[in-house]
Amino acid sequence: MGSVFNDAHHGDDDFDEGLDDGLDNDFADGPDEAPETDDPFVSAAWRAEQVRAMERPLLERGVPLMRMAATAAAHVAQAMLERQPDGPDVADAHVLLLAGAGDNGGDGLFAAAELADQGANVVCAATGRTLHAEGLRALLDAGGRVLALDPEADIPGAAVPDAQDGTDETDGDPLERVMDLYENADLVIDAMTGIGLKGALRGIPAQLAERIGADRIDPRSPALPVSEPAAQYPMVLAVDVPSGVGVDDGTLPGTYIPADVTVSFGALKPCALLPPAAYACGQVVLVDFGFDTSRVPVAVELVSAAETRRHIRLPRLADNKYARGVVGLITGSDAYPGAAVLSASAAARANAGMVRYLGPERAERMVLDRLPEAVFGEGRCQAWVVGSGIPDGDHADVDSPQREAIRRLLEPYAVGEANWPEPESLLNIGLDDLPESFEDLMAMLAPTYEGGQESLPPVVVDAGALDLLPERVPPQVVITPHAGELARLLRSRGQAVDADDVERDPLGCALEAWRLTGATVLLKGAITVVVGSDGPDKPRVVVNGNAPAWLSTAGSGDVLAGSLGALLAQAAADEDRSLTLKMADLAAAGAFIHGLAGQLASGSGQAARPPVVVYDEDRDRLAEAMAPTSEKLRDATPFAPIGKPILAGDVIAQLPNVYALFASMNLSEWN
Ligand SMILES: NC(=O)C1=CN([C@@H]2O[C@H](COP(=O)(O)OP(=O)(O)OC[C@H]3O[C@@H](n4cnc5c(N)ncnc54)[C@H](OP(=O)(O)O)[C@@H]3O)[C@@H](O)[C@H]2O)[C@@H](O)CC1
Ligand SMILES: Nc1ncnc2c1ncn2[C@@H]1O[C@H](COP(=O)(O)OP(=O)(O)O)[C@@H](O)[C@H]1O
Ligand SMILES: [K+]
Repeated sequence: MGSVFNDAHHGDDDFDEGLDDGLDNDFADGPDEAPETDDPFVSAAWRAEQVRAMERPLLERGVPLMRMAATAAAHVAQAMLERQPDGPDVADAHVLLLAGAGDNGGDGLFAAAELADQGANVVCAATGRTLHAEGLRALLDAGGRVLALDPEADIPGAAVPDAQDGTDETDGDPLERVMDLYENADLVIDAMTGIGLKGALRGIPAQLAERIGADRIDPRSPALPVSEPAAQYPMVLAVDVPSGVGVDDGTLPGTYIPADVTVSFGALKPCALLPPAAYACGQVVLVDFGFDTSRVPVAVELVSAAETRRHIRLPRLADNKYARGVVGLITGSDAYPGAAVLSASAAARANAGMVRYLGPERAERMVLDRLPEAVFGEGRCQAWVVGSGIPDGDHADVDSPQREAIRRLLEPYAVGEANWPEPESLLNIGLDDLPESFEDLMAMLAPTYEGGQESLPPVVVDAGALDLLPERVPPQVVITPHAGELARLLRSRGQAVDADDVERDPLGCALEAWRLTGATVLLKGAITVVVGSDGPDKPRVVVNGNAPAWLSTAGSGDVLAGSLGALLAQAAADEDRSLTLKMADLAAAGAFIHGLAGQLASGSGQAARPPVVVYDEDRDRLAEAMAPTSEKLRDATPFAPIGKPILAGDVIAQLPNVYALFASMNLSEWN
């Protein structure tokens, strides 16, 4: 998304100014360059076994994949050294290679041999009992040295540490020796394990990862603009994947070595996209081997600008406000009236034709004050947003009229004959007890029942409404929990998980929630994970990683809920109303829009998941592609590229600018 920044207006207009400033900035002329186009290659990931299946036909044809991988890794290593302002030339660089016994180690050996050929001082620490034989020979021939860490190792040409022999340079604890080398290295190449990793690291690789990893993980360090040169030496280049990360599920099952750059071969693996492993990958450089991916189902997808654009509905010649999509909101409460303003304003500024609000009088007044366009009367909605800013059952009067209204709104979504209310009975349930506006609500819903559950409008179930979700619902129900809320939802369905468990395995927990509820699950975080339905019992996993850390600010989730509601209303307003199989992509597109608004508001080049760089054989072009975002941004923004603090209202004010960016993309591609 670098190109977005080149054109972005990073004005500091606050929310109120944003209400009437319209497009008084350089968006009015449209960006010179549209956001990135679709490239499934950089936005899709496949599991280890799928990658092996894709590489097989090439290996059978004799394509030298390992040599290609190694050369790419060596070029990336050079680019890393060269981009350090005071870094050494390759010829003067000290390189420590950590190599395992498998092909990942083989890649590392050939890559290190290329660096040694150029004069680099290379020491390979062998973590297994053997090394890839040809790779070893190549490194030794190029002048590299090899240190075997395992006393049982059988590696010709390697020095074997011997605690008894005080005269050998390799004496003492071999791990200490590696740590000495580590501390004096300019670059570490991590080739201990690749896609062949089974479970958590054990043995010598685990011990090394514990020492080196602990040295490098500091959650207190600030979130920097993407691809910023490493703050600490040595830099780490991971070969294919950082050793120790859960390749297929994105977990961190044990010790691991976080990388500054990961050079990924053939195709992305899920760990490059999924939290928390993706945070350990740093900048990902993807090497294209020309795999035929067409017949291999994608395991995890990263939502792109181009994909998001497809879900946006531009105003049409014959439109009226209803045709453009009406969003209904049951949000905000006496305890949190601000959430009503934020969610309703976000919906209104995100290309909806109209916003209907239902809530307590005080919140209603506040919505009117800030959003005179909102309506409160009877009528139909193409999408609903419920629960933001409403206390859940543990913290609220369970019989509050709002919770009651949400419960009834959600009732028809309950999957299963027994739960499916007759339209008649639904219109007659205890309406006398409800305020008039809720009677209106029932009337609004009535027409939608005629087409059955399929035709019920999409609904975003957020925050305090999550505990009102029926046991099972159809996919057009999107739940938007953060880790703590997802843990609570899973506990209510008999799973013993807490928020930490969800943060440790976001994909696993989101999948579980999808399996148990049928809802499309949008799990919020620095990287947002969406699981929806891709056919019967078939999940579709889409992630978004464009959000800057500045976006973690109070009310940010309310903004997401409102703007996602507007996106769903646009989609539902189209004639083609079968959204079932599109819901995961729609929800992820909503997160993308939210993240991009956060980027524009904060003027930040930081993102949880930096854009993937496609490897280029041309060394200058590769270096340019890998250049820090701060360099690319320096002339494009009046702010330091790290950005500035923002409020939820600032994000809302940028939503129209996000839509302007999308609207200026190639119009012929609009459907
Ligand atoms: N994609 C592509 O197109 C191409 C892929 N290529 C490359 O091949 C790589 C895959 O190579 P691979 O199959 O040899 O497995 P790999 O990752 O080296 O792991 C095996 C080693 O790890 C060890 N080990 C395992 N689990 C462990 C644990 N828990 N804790 C500790 N150790 C553990 C295991 O030890 P063992 O279990 O045998 O004791 C063995 O030594 C791939 O990632 C890519 O780099 C390119 O060369 C060509 C193109
Ligand atoms: N570190 C982070 N980096 C980027 N985005 C984040 C980060 N942490 C949270 N977010 C995003 O900020 C929003 C927070 O939502 P939520 O937790 O519901 O906050 P609130 O309840 O205050 O509105 C979500 O969209 C989430 O994806
Ligand atoms: K590795």
